[in-house]
Amino acid sequence: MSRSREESALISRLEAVMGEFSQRGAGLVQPVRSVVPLQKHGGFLGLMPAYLAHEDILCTKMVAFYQREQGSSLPTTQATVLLFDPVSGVVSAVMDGEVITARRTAAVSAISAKLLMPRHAEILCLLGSGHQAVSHYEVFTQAFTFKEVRVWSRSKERAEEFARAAGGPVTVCPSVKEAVEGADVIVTATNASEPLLFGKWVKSGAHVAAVGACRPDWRELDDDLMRDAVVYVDSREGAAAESGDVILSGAEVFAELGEMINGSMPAQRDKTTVFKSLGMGIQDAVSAKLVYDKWKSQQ
Ligand SMILES: NC(=O)C1=CN([C@@H]2O[C@H](COP(=O)(O)OP(=O)(O)OC[C@H]3O[C@@H](n4cnc5c(N)ncnc54)[C@H](O)[C@@H]3O)[C@@H](O)[C@H]2O)C=CC1
Ligand SMILES: O=C([O-])C1=[NH+]CCC1
Repeated sequence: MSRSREESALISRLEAVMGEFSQRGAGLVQPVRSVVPLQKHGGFLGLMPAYLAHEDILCTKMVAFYQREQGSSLPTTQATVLLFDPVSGVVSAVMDGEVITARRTAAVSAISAKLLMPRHAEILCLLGSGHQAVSHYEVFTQAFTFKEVRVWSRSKERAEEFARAAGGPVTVCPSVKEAVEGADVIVTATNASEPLLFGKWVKSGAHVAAVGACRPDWRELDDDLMRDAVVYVDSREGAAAESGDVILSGAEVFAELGEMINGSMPAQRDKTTVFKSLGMGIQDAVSAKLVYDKWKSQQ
């Protein structure tokens, strides 16, 4: 299967499961991520189990994420995914979760952009130049056509490396402000714990896919942006427990991504929108199953 067909298959599986999740039916079990703080080391270990009864997928991901010192060579996010045979409880596969995490997160953001970005979006802006920025670049430029792609990173060298490695032209911007001004779609994929994207810089009607700041006291977006935008989340319970951008701004969550997908809430494409992504076990479960089924078919 070609990369773009794999990406489309992943996107349609994610759309289906997110839509189903937002109906809160009995066929889908996914508690809010439980997180063990590793205060001594500036890190967290998250446990993300999920059971999808219709497809009989039982899965859990364990993800460790850290706020590293600038210049550290250690990865900030590491994950392992376990798939089980739900009949017996036997583990059927242990998978590295890095690629799964990177690609499913970008694919979910692309679903939000498909529904919420301005109709004739021309400029994509990426804040951050790490793993998520790379996967978002790849998925977004495959799924949509932009006239310009911009990147900002707190390390100019890293941003330049990112631009060199990208499969097409990317403009390196010297500041967040210059990167985001006039952008139609903005992806925030940083390890910041203080706001770096300010509403006053964001074009009216733009769509922001906010991927970082996955702790209740971490921020990427300022209060103005959170309060002025229509806010969508992957899970209301997850956002209420884990999103500093939602909790500390006091912003109202308008809808879940899945509610837009299943038609129970509208996509307010003409307004400035934020999709606050935190990541969900069901996303890992359907992604891991796609990988496993492909591997099985090749045995
Ligand atoms: N929503 C979701 O489903 C997921 C979210 N994440 C989150 O996405 C974010 C990015 O993850 P990765 O790309 O894997 O990390 P990474 O370490 O590969 O890249 C992080 C980027 O953030 C930048 N950065 C670090 N501290 C910063 C600061 N204080 N201000 C501005 N920029 C800063 C780095 O220079 C780098 O460009 C993390 O917060 C991670 O926890 C990760 C996986 C899934
Ligand atoms: O969903 C995920 O894997 C993560 N969300 C925040 C850090 C890792």
